[in-house]
Amino acid sequence: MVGRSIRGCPCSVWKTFLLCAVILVWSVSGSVLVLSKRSRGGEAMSLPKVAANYTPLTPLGFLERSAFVYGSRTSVIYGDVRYTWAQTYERCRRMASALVKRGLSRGDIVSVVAPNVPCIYEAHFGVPMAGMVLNAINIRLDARMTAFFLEHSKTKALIVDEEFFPLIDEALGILSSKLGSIEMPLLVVAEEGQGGIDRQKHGGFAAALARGAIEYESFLSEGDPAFVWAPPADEWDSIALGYTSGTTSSPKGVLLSHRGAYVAALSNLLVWEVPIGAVYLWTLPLFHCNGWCYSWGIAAHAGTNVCLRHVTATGIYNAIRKYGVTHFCGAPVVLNMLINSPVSERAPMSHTIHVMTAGAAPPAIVLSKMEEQGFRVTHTYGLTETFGPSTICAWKPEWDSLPVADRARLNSRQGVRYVGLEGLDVVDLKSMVPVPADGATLGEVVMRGNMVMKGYLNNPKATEESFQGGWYHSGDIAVKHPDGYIEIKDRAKDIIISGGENISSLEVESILYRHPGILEASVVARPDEQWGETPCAFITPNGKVPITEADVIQFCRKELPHYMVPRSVVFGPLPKTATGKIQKHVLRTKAKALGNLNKNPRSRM
Ligand SMILES: Nc1ncnc2c1ncn2[C@@H]1O[C@H](COP(=O)(O)OP(=O)(O)OP(=O)(O)O)[C@@H](O)[C@H]1O
Repeated sequence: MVGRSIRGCPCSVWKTFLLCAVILVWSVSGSVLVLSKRSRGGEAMSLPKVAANYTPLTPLGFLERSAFVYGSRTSVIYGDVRYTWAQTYERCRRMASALVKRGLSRGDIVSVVAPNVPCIYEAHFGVPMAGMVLNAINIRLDARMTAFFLEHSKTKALIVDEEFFPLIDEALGILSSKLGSIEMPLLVVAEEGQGGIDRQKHGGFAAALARGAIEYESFLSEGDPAFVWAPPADEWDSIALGYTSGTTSSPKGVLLSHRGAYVAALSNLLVWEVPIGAVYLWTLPLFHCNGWCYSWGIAAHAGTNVCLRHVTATGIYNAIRKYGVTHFCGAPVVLNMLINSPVSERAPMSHTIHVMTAGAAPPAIVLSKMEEQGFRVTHTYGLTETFGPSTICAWKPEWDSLPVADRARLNSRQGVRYVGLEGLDVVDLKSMVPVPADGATLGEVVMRGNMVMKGYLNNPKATEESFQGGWYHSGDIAVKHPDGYIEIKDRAKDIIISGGENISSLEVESILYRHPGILEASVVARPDEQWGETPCAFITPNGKVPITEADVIQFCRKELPHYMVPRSVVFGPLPKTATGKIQKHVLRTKAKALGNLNKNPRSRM
């Protein structure tokens, strides 16, 4: 029937033709649509970002929320000074507003030179709330280096604690004599106010005012307490600039994004299980990597920031007693200071005190002594370039039942990636192939993801080099254990190569720390005609047990293969960076100055 009607009627032919054409067009356009949807990931993936569902990530909103939800809780304590979260929010908005009123613009760098006191905490919010970039400068640098940072960062405003104004004055003097004349940054000076410094000796406050600085509280009062701040236009905008410690080379200016700071701050709370309302003691300098992003993190959980101008064992134990501190961070040098403090000074541990350590490798013995004292130590590892800690030695419940020394040994490893870091590996230095998880093969630690810096300020070469092959290169040498945990063996520059064998200076140091007469130890390479290099130990005795070079060598011989035993020992204080890291490059220079060591070349074997 159908066939006959088609043959018998030309109209039907046309109809059929048209029908076929429609079907063809429909199916082709359909497939195009399907293809294009597939290439975009389908309907489920193609919905756009709109104002209702997308705002640039920034940690600044943590403060606004805590002021709203926990407005009357204590946010900051410094001596007699106490603020609530509502007050801190207001003070930070005032700061942002005052900076804008003084003519600074979006993207300008505002530097802060202060120990852990309220003004530097407030600057972590106030400066970026004005769309500006915070540069917290290390207070232990000399005037020459400080001048370099001010010039390199093109600082437009400088908030300085009165104790450090003499340093700034000198730094600005260096700049103006170097450059002829300089456009003076806006100077704001914060008064100490708590009797924590000898004002006669420092005289910084009066000198700063005489130089035209405005007093910090007056500066805040210029600002609008209801200033309407806006989140960054783009989460990739910079929130902070931070210079590396300069442990191995000249410091580089690391730029950090709002997005990364948000991810790092929340990751920190998660991995360390920081509860709402934690009492956080500022032992870690806020100028060091923005206090590992706890500056912003503590605001997210409306904790209390206890400020500490001078970090001493007495200061820490007093704060524990007085404020019920629950958490603090510190480099191993701070832990060492605590375990070596007189027993009479120590605070009774009525609750668990959580300590996060990073910045250098904590010797296992230090970890076990901290544990014996009742501290719960979480070991993390990271760099200024990764917003501070970005790996954690994640604790396993099955380790609980192990002897204390085994627990400390496991915990002294640098561990696994943070929840906010997308990639972590140890790779061969040349081929970039991941090393086997055998706990022995050395490679470089590489990282990637949202907790990696934007790059170095005005240093495209260093930025490019550090991001080679799609990974951030840490310059740290490590092994990967069968359980996937990484363990740092040395910095690439610190490894000692003796007779073709790699010696991890950290391994030798961890043995030295077990000696009852040693307070601190650091091991570097000393030139040696026969072996190329041999280990040279620099030691600070603790004064409890007499100790000689022969004792040290003898002690190490019992614990280490002979080629790893220090051939020379030097006693004295160790040079450190502001963050308490031992400056091995200074020790290497000293070891080099000792000359070639080759008294008895075969004796080590
Ligand atoms: N838990 C840790 N164990 C061992 N080393 C650590 C640990 N945490 C940090 N480090 C060391 O600290 C380095 C990062 O330090 P930071 O970013 O403060 O500047 P710096 O590296 O000391 O200075 P510079 O890069 O100028 O030499 C790491 O590369 C690593 O060598």
